[in-house]
Amino acid sequence: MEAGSAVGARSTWPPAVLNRDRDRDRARAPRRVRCRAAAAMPPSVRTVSIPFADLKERDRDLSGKIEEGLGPNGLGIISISDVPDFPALRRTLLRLAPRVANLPEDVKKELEDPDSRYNFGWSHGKEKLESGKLDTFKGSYYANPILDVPTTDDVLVSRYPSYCRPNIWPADHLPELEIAFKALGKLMLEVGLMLARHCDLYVMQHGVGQYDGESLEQTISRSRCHKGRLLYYFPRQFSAQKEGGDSVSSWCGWHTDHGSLTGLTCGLFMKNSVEVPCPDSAAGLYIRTRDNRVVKVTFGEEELAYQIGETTEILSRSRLCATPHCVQAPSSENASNVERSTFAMFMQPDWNETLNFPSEIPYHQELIPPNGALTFGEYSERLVNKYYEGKT
Ligand SMILES: O=C(O)CCC(=O)C(=O)O
Ligand SMILES: [Fe+2]
Repeated sequence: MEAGSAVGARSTWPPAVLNRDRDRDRARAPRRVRCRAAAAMPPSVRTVSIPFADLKERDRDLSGKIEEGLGPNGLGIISISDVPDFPALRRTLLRLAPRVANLPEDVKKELEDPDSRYNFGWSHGKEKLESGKLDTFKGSYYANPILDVPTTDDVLVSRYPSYCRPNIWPADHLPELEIAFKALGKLMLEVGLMLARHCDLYVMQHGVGQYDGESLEQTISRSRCHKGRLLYYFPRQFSAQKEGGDSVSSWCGWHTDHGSLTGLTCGLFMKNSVEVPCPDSAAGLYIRTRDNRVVKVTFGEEELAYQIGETTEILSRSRLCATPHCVQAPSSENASNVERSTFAMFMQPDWNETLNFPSEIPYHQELIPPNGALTFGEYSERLVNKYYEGKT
């Protein structure tokens, strides 16, 4: 898919079935766009960044930065600098991604969980791309870094398998994965809660009354269904599919995260097991802006980024906005054998959380009952039906 063209119709993340591409008019261009010299180079934008020392002050006024990064004219992503312990935890986990992907096939098979629609454990080639073909470009390892067993209630487990089934860990083959995954996931939740507090302050300052019941901070802290995703992007020449190789979404298709808030690390590139700098300045994360342009978004490898999910956009009455995004693979000559690893922490409401939807919402209006109240679990089920079975 070409940069700037309409996004397609499919999605990638959790539940894998729930992200949805959207193409929407946006009001204004993001600030601080730096145009690169060569015409082929995409415009590149740095995320708005908040130092951790400021973020952890609960009552500090960060509304200017929240608005610039996450408000109606922002990119829907913000980064936090100087988070203690983050760089080491990131590197330790991301280096394990190729090791998971290179486990013997029979071991990886045992780490799959079809009953959760591959939303726990190893998942490769199970999601569909914009083209409708199965995604073989990346592999994912999914787990809840906070709770190994979110519930023991069998009714809930069969009703919401993508949230409620237990974690799977490669205890015999890669025991360090569980430790590193949980450590980074917990840190990303803690810092995410701090950011959520400032998002709540901003939304309330901007006139959304009765917001307490839908406080992002409280919703996230009550939830039992957060999900970590360790992503491994295969070197492109090893992918079964060659088509779409040069498009902006050549590594990860266009989608908008569905939940509340997504923590994201800067991708780590490796070649023959050695960490390398990104081999192609065009490779990496792209976002569709409010005014319908596609820009490359960058943040430092020591920074922890957060993206707004669609559920937060709806509940905040669009004071906070989610944006469609995708990942481009490197395409230059020296990019052969280059692989990319990253980690996303999807924070979302509990399956049991009642969401009070506004009477007017930008998407999925048809799923909401007349009184506007629905649990997140029920809402997710309706989304799955909408996308997969055409039912509402
Ligand atoms: O790989 C990345 O940088 C982004 C991944 C992503 O957007 C997702 O998993 O939802
Ligand atoms: Fe995403």
